[in-house]
Amino acid sequence: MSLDNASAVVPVLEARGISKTYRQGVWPFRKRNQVLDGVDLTLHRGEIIGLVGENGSGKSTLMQILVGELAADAGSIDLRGSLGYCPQGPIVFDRLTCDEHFELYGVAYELTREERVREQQRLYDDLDFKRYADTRVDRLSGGTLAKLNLALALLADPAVLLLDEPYAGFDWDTYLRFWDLVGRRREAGRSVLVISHFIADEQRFDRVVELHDGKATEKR
Ligand SMILES: Nc1ncnc2c1ncn2[C@@H]1O[C@H](COP(=O)(O)OP(=O)(O)OP(=O)(O)O)[C@@H](O)[C@H]1O
Repeated sequence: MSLDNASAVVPVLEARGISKTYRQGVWPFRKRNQVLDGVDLTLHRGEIIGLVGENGSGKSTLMQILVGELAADAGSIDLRGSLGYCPQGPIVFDRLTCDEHFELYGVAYELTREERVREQQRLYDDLDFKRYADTRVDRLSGGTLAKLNLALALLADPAVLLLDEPYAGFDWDTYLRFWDLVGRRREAGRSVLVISHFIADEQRFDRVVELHDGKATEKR
């Protein structure tokens, strides 16, 4: 087996039998909504996977479970390496600037100042938003806020990157920059799981996993 083939089969994230039921109300009016019913998902090194499914099929729920934000009712998750997460709603502080966010996240990720500044400059260039470095987050447009959200998830160069609809609000140029960036991550052996609603994106993924009736199936 060549090195490339060997690395391609190394799982970096393995989720097995993930189940989740949301419960609302109190007896006798209690409602149950089983969203995930034994979902299996494996992400290999250097693989870009699209997670698709109709509205309400459980994509965000699964991603929140994978990052540990939400507890599953059953199942196991095995993660090898670091994890980056870009949620649908950015986790930012209104009064801080973009630069200040990078500084804060750099400390949280335990990067040295040099490492953080190098990555920060690269991400400003890759996503083309350096001119907003000193702008407070509550004064950014929705698209620029989405760029910052994505950049913060990438700052520590995670082995596995989970993105919940990252390009809602991106203009065409940014959308293409996003896919360039994802392509470079694939080449570097990093893995990305992207929740997507765009049929047109499906050929950009190595594999597409569809959630339906609580189960995950491979689309092609
Ligand atoms: N905190 C919650 N409490 C109760 N029910 C919830 C909660 N979060 C999500 N749900 C329900 O779980 C189901 C799956 O929601 P989820 O957001 O995971 O779907 P999705 O596939 O990401 O949807 P979309 O494509 O619309 O973003 C929906 O029926 C939703 O109403």
